[in-house]
This record gives sequence, C-alpha cells and structure tokens, in this order.
Amino acid sequence: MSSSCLSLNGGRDLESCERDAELRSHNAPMPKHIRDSYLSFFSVRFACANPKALAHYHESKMGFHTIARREMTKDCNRGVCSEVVGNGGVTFEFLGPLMPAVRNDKFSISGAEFEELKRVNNFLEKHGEGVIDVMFEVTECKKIYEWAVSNGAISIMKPTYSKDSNGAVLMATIHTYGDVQHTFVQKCEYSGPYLPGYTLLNNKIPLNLDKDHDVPFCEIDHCVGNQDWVQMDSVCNFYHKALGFHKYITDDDYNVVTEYSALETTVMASENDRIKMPITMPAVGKRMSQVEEYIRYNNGPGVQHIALRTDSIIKTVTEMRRRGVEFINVSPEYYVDLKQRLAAYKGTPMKESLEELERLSILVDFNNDGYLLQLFVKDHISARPTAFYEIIQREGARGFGGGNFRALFESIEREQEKRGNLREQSPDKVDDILLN
Ligand SMILES: O=C(O)C(=O)Cc1ccc(O)cc1
Ligand SMILES: [Fe+2]
Repeated sequence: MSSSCLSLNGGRDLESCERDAELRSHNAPMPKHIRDSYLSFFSVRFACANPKALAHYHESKMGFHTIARREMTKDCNRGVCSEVVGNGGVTFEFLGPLMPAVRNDKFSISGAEFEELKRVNNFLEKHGEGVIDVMFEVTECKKIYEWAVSNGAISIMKPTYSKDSNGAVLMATIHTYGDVQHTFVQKCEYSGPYLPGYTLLNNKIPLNLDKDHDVPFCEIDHCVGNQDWVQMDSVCNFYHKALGFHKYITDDDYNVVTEYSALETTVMASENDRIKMPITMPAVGKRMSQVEEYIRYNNGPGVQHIALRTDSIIKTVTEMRRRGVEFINVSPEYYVDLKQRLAAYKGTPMKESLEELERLSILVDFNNDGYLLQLFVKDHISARPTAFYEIIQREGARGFGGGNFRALFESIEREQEKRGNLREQSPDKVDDILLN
C-alpha cells in the first residue's frame, strides 16, 4: 500500500500564510461555523510498548476487532508502528516505538516520523502506557488548527494531507494538557476504515467464543482529563478560547468530598455536545484523592478515564464479566438506598430490572431528563494506577452519575487503600491551596 504526505502550505511557514480576518481577533470566541465543524471523537491513540498485546487485550476482554495496522515498509512507518481496533463507533490505535529516538541514518527514517518516535518514547518514559492523542473528526481541520494556534495552542503538526488508494484526509495536531495531543481529522472523500497508509485487516474471528457473545459499544461518550492542583481554570479556558468548546451544564454535584478524597470537575464540550471532555482536579480533603494518586503515578496531568457508551449495559457488562473483566463494586447498602430513591422518582420508567442491575453491580443515576446506568472497570489499562474505562448507558440523562459519586469514590478509595495509596495529601500542595 502506498501513502504520501505533503504539507498543505507547500512548505511555506504558517506564520506567513494569509489568515482569515476572523482569525486575527484574539478575544472573540471561535466563530460558530468553525465550532460547528467538530463532528465527534475519531479515535484515541495510546502510547504502549507492545501494540499487539494491548490490541489482544481489547479483543479478548472487550470484544474489539482488529481493523488496520501501521506496519514498517521500505519507505514508510519506520519510527512507530500501530494496531487499530474498533467496536461499534469506538476506535482505538495503539502506537509502539520501533527503536530509541536516537538519530541513526541506517534506519532511514523521515523527519516527521522521527519527531513522532520522539514523542511516543518521551511519553512512555515519562508516563508509562496511556493516552497520547484524543482525535476528533472535523469538517474544517485547517480553520480549527489556525484558530487554535493563534489563540495559544502549541502546534505539533500543521495541516498535512495523507492519501492512499481509498482517498485523502487532512490532519493537524496540537498539544493540550500534560503530554496529550489533539489531532483534527478531516476526511476528503476518504472511504477506507481508518486512515490512509494503513494495512487493512478484517479480523472478526472470535477468540474461542461461541457466537452471540458480542460486547456491544456505540461510541466514546466522554474522556476525562486529570489536572494537577489549581490548573483547572487555565485548562478550561484553553478549551474555550483555543478550541471553541463551551461549559457543559449538568445537574451533577461535582464538588465531591468523601471521608478522604475530594475533587472538582468542569465539563467542556464541542458545539454539538458529542465531544465531552470533563476536566478534573484534586481539592483539599483528608487524604490523597484518586486524582492525586493519578497525578503522582502518571507523573503529571493526563487522560484518566474513557467512557464507552452502550445501548445495552446489561449485555455489555454480562459479556465482559464472562470474559474475566472485574468491575468496581459498591457496598450492598447502595442498592437499599437506590430502591428508596427510585420509589420517589417520577421520570423515565426503567427498562432494566433492579435485581439484574444489582447482580451485575451496575450503578444507576437519574434526574428530570431521564436516567443513566454506569460501571467502572477495576483494572487500569496500564501497569500504573492511572487510566481506566467506564461503561455507560444513557436513557435521557445528560450527566455523569453525580448521584453515584459518593458510593463510587468510597469504593475507589477501598482499592487505593489496598495499594497503600490512601495517604496524606502532599503537604506543600495543600499549603499552597489553603494560602490562595
Ligand atoms: O465524571 C465522570 O465522568 C465520572 O464518571 C465520575 C468520576 C469522576 C472522577 C473519577 O475519578 C471517577 C469517576
Ligand atoms: Fe465518566
């Protein structure tokens, strides 16, 4: 398969390109027609040591299928290889470095590929395996990119075409919090299953499973970013000013303090609300919160959880449990309390039986808009206590499970305790906060 990359600006420096007049206005919000051009999450890229192993985990435990692969050829993909997996509208790409990022002409690696290799190796060294790029599908890649960089975003890759026999896409990448990136993907009559330059695979062979054992997922619902102390405002401002996101209002009470841990969240969303990026930071509590534990082990800010939406959480969770995935368990009193709360609830009638939800340990939250069902995978995605998955089904409710936060955080704290990480907060940080 052949692929080629060419710079949109024909090598001219972006600074010298003519910009639309609207891009010169630094205090105005991003114009609506640009904001409207965000469509959805495209894919999430992870940096990892062994893409095939991580792909296999997603196939065997979460019902994903391998759909494409970036493999080394004579003149392409000589720095980073990858495996791409999909399930419904959810796509993940696992990037693995092919060598240390040391310039050595005998490996004939191009400049752009060497830069990517450096970023992936740097990420692994600093953070371990985790999310390096949350990619968005857009219809105006160049406009979003130019607005973002002229409003403070750091550029990683300027708008660049990539094409093969399936068509072309235009892509650009900027830096966001921690060492995480956002890539804007604009398809230009592209009909392949992932991106140009990838070897297509159609590996739907079930792994020792009887038929009818799918793990249904629809799409990525939201992607939470953990920040260090007091970074919340600057990160939210960045999503607003540089990326044109708005604050997404829900009824959730986000300032949760359990006996030990405390955190604050603000949800930033694209104009159409299909891309939701909650931003979370630790708050002062009695002990090291789960956000602080994350920051410590991730060595800084990063993506904390990815919520995958399903139409049938009972099917999804039943099958994941059957495949050996363990979930966070709340205490039995949660369901006693839930039955009382539900008795007073006059909203959307629940299709699912409470007994079944309790048997699967699924959490329920509801308000006037409807209800939602959610559950959190116990194991983290990497060796470190950092990123994990949430499974969510929405029946009208737009929130994030505010009614479950207390029970959920208490059960996360029980896991933190087992790891020896429910300790005192970093005193210097707490002093900083209290002084401000
Ligand atoms: O806010 C969300 O998206 C949630 O799903 C609730 C939540 C918030 C923070 C956590 O550390 C774990 C779960
Ligand atoms: Fe969530």
